[in-house]
Amino acid sequence: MASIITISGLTKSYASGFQALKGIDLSIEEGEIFALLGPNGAGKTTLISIVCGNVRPGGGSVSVAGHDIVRDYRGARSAIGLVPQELSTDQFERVIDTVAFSRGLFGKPRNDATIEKVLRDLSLWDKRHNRILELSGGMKRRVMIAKALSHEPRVLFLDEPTAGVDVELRRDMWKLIGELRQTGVTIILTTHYIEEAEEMADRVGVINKGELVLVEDKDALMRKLGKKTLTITLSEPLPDVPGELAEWGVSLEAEGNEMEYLFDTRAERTGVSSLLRKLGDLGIAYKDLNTQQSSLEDIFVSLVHREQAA
Ligand SMILES: Nc1ncnc2c1ncn2[C@@H]1O[C@H](COP(=O)(O)OP(=O)(O)OP(=O)(O)O)[C@@H](O)[C@H]1O
Repeated sequence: MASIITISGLTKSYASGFQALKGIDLSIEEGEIFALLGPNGAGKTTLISIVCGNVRPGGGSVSVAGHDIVRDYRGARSAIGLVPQELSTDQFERVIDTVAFSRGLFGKPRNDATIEKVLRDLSLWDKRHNRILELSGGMKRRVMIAKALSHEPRVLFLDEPTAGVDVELRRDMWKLIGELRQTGVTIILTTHYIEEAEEMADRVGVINKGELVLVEDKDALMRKLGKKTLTITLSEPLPDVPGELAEWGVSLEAEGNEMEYLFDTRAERTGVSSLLRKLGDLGIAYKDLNTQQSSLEDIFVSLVHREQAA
């Protein structure tokens, strides 16, 4: 696949002297959904703002759809749609007008068919004559996306698309973003919600203290770094974990009916077979075994902790 964004050796220090980005190299493939994860203050907004031309880069270079963001700012910017975290639109304006106006800001000629398509894709067509303030929170977010798509960008940035929204709306947004991808637009989203990356992203980047500590295909990441939980359903409940099992660090769940063991799938010895042997030796019978992959959340937490410890 061809890359649509190329970031090389990007650094950024703010006037305070604070180094927010410390040499970022990243290539975004056309058509993918890329999730940028990181704790507060990691540098996500700084990175996005530089790519979108809202913050000046320090060193390094960035090109978007073949346009250098400094030398050919207009070319780069017109390839990008940015959905900011905050709603930033005139509440009294009508949906169709605000979206059509956004297109005009990019110097694109009026195109009613495009605006209609964008509004239909976002299920806003029926609301096109409503004023923004008459819309629900979810619809308002859709309007922000429609504005960002009005000039037919090839890349869509979503900054924390579901920050502070309820679970139902979050699911709605995920579905919508999945549908947008079908239109061929490349999507980059920042999020604090690991679940969001896990649900939607093709690739995940983790940024911490201005450095990209990891960029990986999501599925591979989960396989490679993932841990699994082995749940052993016991034939008889146990009151306590027998001392002989201390080295496995197992725990009892479901009122002593289940034993859980967390193991590293990458380890040469996972400890699973020795644990099962030990259970046999101790005369602890079980009736079922089940393993479950741990989530990206666990991976993320252990990565960031590892970085902090280093
Ligand atoms: N204009 C500025 N001047 C000085 N420091 C800044 C400025 N903007 C951001 N920073 C600092 O740079 C660091 C990265 O901030 P940034 O907003 O990029 O992080 P983030 O990963 O987006 O965080 P969050 O998830 O909280 O939005 C932070 O320590 C922040 O305080």
